[in-house]
Amino acid sequence: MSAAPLIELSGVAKTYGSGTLALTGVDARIERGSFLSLVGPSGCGKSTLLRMIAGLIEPSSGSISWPATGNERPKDIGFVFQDATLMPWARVIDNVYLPLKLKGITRKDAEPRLRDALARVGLSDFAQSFPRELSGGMKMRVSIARALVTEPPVLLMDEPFAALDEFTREKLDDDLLDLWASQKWTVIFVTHSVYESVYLSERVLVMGARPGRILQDIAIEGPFPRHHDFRESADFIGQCAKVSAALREGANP
Ligand SMILES: Nc1ncnc2c1ncn2[C@@H]1O[C@H](COP(=O)(O)OP(=O)(O)OP(=O)(O)O)[C@@H](O)[C@H]1O
Repeated sequence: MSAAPLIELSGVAKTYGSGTLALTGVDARIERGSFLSLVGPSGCGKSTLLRMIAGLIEPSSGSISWPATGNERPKDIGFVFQDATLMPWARVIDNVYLPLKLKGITRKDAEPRLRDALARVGLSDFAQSFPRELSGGMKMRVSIARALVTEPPVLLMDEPFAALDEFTREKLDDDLLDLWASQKWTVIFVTHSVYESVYLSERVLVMGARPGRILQDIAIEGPFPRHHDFRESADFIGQCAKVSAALREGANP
């Protein structure tokens, strides 16, 4: 028998107060330590699903359970948004300190963890910089450092690299895969890029619109660590075509 999944979604639906039915009938099992992407047309409920997994909003019906942890949602869930959402008046290291500060940990006690988080995203030399002094990719690295400083077992990422140029995005994708391998996170990654979803993931859930639901659950073949040669392989292109076809099918059922 397979191990209990970390997260189990059963018949999850969400209707907002405005009456919008954002999602319906979502079932999925997400294994501990896996890397899963969600792709789907704008408005199909990807962010809604992430926010429900994070516990920020509740499903209107159905359930989200955590079978592998005695049904306890982990206290620390990392969340990274498309916008780095840094405090402009605070130095990089103080931005990364925020989640620990909110937990009541003193700056002095937090210092080694802050240094470690910055080192893991390659920003040790920029601890004293202000966000305005950083490029878009560096700001996103700060945002990732802030998400990982509490050592969350689960990292939810909502189109984190969408605003970046392709070169920076590919570099951050590679860095994210390295971090995933070393941190043993469970990652749920929302993206509009079929290429990015296939490159990063073990599984891609393809969603359809109106109301949002999961149309296909596609396993991505390809050994880790993945590098640039995977991006150029026929195998990669073939799997991107499969995800694209599933998206098209959802748009024109
Ligand atoms: N707080 C809210 N109140 C009312 N409706 C909302 C709210 N948040 C989202 N919605 C609606 O729910 C649906 C799903 O939105 P959601 O942001 O989850 O989609 P998405 O797939 O993440 O979209 P995108 O790819 O454009 O970011 C949309 O119709 C949206 O307008």
